[in-house]
Amino acid sequence: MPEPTSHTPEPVIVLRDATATLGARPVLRGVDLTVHRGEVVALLGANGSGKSTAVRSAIGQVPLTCGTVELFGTPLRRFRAWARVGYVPQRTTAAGGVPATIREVVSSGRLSRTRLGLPRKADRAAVDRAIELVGLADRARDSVNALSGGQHQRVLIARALAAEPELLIMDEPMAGVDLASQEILAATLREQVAAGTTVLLVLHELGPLEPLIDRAVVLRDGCVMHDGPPPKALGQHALPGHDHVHPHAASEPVRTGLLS
Ligand SMILES: Nc1ncnc2c1ncn2[C@@H]1O[C@H](COP(=O)(O)OP(=O)(O)OP(=O)(O)O)[C@@H](O)[C@H]1O
Repeated sequence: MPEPTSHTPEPVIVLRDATATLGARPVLRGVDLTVHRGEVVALLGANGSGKSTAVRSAIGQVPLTCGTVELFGTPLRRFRAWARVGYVPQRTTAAGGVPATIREVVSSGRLSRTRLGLPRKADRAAVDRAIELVGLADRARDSVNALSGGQHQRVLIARALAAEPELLIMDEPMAGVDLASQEILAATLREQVAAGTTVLLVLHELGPLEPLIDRAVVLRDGCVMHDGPPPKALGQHALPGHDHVHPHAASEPVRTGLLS
């Protein structure tokens, strides 16, 4: 685990002028996004604004037509330290119909750290800990096909955590997740953040994760329209009667015009 630092931390993700086209459609149009070590950054925006594409381009799943990506200070084309990165994709199931147990799926997330493919004691302990963190220790031997959507999501997060990543990228981790699972996920994330993990989250609304978010980047039509304190129009601040002042917020509320 990385150690929290008091001085300006180094950048873990840097997207510069990221431009991507899917089909004939420009989806990212010159996105600049930096996430520093230890930061928790929420990537927000309306449907189709390019959030998933931005995080997928950060890990090389979507090629850029222009611009650059660096992870941990290394240009993406030379980056090989994938064990340092945990990625939870959007809306997938843990098994895809394969009759695997929770433990088997979570163990697959440890492969990037397993020497010669043979799990050692430390690898087994990391897998156990990841399963425990998401509250599924008593179900470890169950088939993932028997899980609810929220439990699937917890398995996918445990799979990402099994490698003990320094950077966690999650695409809408709360989407379609029941309240009990949401609370477990928020607690899991809180623990990771306290240990110094850097987090980039795609979110539709801040919801229960709001207290953890240091900074919000809002996309609209593939462009960054806000980079700073979480917009007041999103998350719990949007609720009627909510008069809490966000600790990171500037004296003036941020007016993004989005979802407000
Ligand atoms: N494989 C693809 N081929 C063509 N267009 C695509 C493809 N994937 C995404 N798009 C389009 O790119 C745009 C951005 O998609 P993206 O998934 O990045 O948005 P998003 O902000 O994550 O949206 P959502 O909140 O709905 O998940 C959308 O208009 C989408 O329809």
